[in-house]
Amino acid sequence: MQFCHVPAEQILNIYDVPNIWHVPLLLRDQKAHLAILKQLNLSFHIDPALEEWTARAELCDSLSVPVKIAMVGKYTGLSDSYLSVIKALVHASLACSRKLCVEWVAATDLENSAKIEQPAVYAAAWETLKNVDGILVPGGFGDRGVQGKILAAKFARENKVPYLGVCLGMQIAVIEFCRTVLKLESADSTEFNVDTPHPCVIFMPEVSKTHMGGTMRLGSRKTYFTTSDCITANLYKLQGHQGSGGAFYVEERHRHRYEVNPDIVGRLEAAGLHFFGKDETGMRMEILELPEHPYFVGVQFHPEFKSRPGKPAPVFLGFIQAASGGLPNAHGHNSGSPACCGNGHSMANGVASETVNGSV
Ligand SMILES: NC(=O)CC[C@H](N)C(=O)O
Repeated sequence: MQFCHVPAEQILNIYDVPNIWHVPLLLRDQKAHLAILKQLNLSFHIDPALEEWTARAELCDSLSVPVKIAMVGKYTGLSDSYLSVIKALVHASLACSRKLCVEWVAATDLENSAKIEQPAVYAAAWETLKNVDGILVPGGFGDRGVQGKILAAKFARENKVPYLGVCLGMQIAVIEFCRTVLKLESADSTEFNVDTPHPCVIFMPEVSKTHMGGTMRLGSRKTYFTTSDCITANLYKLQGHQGSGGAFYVEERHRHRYEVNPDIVGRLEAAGLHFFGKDETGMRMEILELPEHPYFVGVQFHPEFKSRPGKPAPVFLGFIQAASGGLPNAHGHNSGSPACCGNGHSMANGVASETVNGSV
């Protein structure tokens, strides 16, 4: 039988499913793989090994304990802007058996200027931030919202709320620490203030200052751990990364023009902010941790780009574990009690919080 010259066995009924992990199962159940093999004249016939996908789809359907994460960014109305970060959070939340609730917080709403101009919006943004289990500051460019991101990092550091700073989010953590702890009140990145007397994040010296095109440090680069016994090293070890004596490195993807000023690293470390991951020269900071904090991690790279279903990015996994009430331990098990974080339907600055595990 044919419909419009399409054989019946090549017509698939693609209906709505509860989460994205069901899609391969839906295709398998309707023998899509056999139709494709036939069309391509391929004769081999191996049953698709979808046990892991089935387990993930079912787990996702059954999740009820939420983990509430604030995304403090610039494009909070455009969640696709941070799609890989959201996916990495989903992968990590599934691994921790938590239902991910993302609370979007527009960084500018946290700033003092919002307090005067839009007091209700300001109050709502802070109310949201104070009621999450973890705070994430993602990558970004340009100075809009930077003050708000610094305030979010300060709140996370001082209140021991799990914090993950990705790329710009790591640089923000450094600026905040310089301003508050080192008392360098005008410390800044030269991306936002070229004339700052305390440039704690600087343009990478080997990159041309006059050419904007092709000046980014991009792609896969090695990060060497300075110790194999810190939170992030232990998280990578859980995924089979090994090494010691200066040979313990991981490869992650990059996309930045600025870096932590190596001249200020000594003062930061003396005050308790440690850089446990550096590039091969030892001069470029890649991973920061605050050992006195349950989980305060910044990475210059973008771990979200290598996160996969069933293989969450280690620093995202640690972040969600910490936000779920348990610190990562040597076996990667969550030892704490589940975090309680409301009903997942609250509004943040007019943007409804989203429950996003596996959503398309
Ligand atoms: N991807 C990013 O977050 C970039 C951070 C910062 N704007 C830099 O260029 O270094």
